[in-house]
Amino acid sequence: MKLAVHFGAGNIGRGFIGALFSQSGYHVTFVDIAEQIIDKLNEEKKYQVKLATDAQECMTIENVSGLNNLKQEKEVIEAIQQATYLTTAIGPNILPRIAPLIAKGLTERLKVSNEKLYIIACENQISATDLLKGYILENMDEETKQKLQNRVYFFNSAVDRIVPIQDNQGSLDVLVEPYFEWVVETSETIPPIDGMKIVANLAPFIERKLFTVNTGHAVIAYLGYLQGKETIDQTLVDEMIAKQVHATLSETGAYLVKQYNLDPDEHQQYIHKIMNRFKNAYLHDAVTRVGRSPLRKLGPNDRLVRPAIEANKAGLSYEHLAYAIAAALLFDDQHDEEAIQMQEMIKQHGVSYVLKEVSGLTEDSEITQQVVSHYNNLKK
Ligand SMILES: NC(=O)c1ccc[n+]([C@@H]2O[C@H](COP(=O)([O-])OP(=O)(O)OC[C@H]3O[C@@H](n4cnc5c(N)ncnc54)[C@H](O)[C@@H]3O)[C@@H](O)[C@H]2O)c1
Ligand SMILES: O=P(O)(O)OC[C@@H](O)[C@@H](O)[C@H](O)[C@H](O)CO
Repeated sequence: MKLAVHFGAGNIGRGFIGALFSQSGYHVTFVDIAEQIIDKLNEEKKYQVKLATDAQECMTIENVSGLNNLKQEKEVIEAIQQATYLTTAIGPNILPRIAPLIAKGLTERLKVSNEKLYIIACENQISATDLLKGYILENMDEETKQKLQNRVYFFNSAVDRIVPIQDNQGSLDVLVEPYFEWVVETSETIPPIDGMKIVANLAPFIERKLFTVNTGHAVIAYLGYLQGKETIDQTLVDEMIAKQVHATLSETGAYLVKQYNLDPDEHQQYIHKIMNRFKNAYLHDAVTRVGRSPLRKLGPNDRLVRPAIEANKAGLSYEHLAYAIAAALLFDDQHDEEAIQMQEMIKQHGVSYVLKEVSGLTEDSEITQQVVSHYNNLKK
């Protein structure tokens, strides 16, 4: 049986990527630091993926096991030696932390094997696999780097499936929305995985996804949080917020349609479909999950700032994006380390400073000025 090594046995790991590998006939070795999940995977050797629908259809995911990367380094290296695919879904900020171990695994593998290995980071970040590759290379000697060509391949990808935080007393089962899309950029012929879509150019796919699904999600999360709402679907019931989401997606849509020559009607349908996905009440998706890590989400290439910068450059409207950025700056969830850090930065140095340091926006930029004005109004 072929092997997929997947870093991150969390929601997307178990509920999406790991599940597709298992359903495509792979054994999936999950690598994670969460001891309880790893132990359970090894005890139970299977789990259920449940769809967030009326019927709550279930799929049993088998041929799974787990390794703890903090305690089982040798076993992880051995698994990397055997694998056909190595994937991640751990969060973009964690990629540098797992890179040294992946580099060790690749170094050992390349001493003994000519088999091809495909590495794909499944994170909400543009060029996440390129970033991971960079971190891996920083941890690899020159001799090994020379051996990578035609043996280890790095493909960027876009992943789309809403998987909320699971409220199931430590069970491995995962509730997921029925919709999913996994787009991988390559011109190679690679071992088929059911549900994986191959494209030659990922840019329109990842930007359309990140600047529609994730931008819309972020607007709902930050405005919902400010109004004391708990979940995404509950927030969207508010008509003012629903209008704000639509208006923001019209701004990102205008950029996407122009940039990638998309059909405007098809893009409207795409937005409509996504709004319906957000309304799924079975997901109970917390605004704090969707708004998590605001410093990452306010990054220059992320879902709010990048489309605002692109719209500004193209002479398009970005007023609602500026409003959403202002709302993000007010996110102060005390369970979120980045939110705490962001509020401390704002307290010490002000909003413009954060926009400069975190988002790469100069203090005198038009976007900064709009954001600051919205921020001051929202704070009232
Ligand atoms: N949940 C979604 O709806 C969704 C959808 C598409 C993409 N994503 C992306 O997938 C990635 C994972 O998101 P998630 O929602 O599954 O998060 P999650 O928190 O459920 O899962 C992350 C897992 O990574 C593990 N982890 C953390 N640090 C680690 C380390 N140093 N070594 C090994 N494992 C470590 C955690 O223990 C956890 O099990 C993120 O980049 C996210 O943006 C999420
Ligand atoms: O995972 P994040 O923190 O980048 O973003 C939060 C959500 O918007 C995200 O997880 C979506 O649910 C997902 O991207 C849908 O495909």
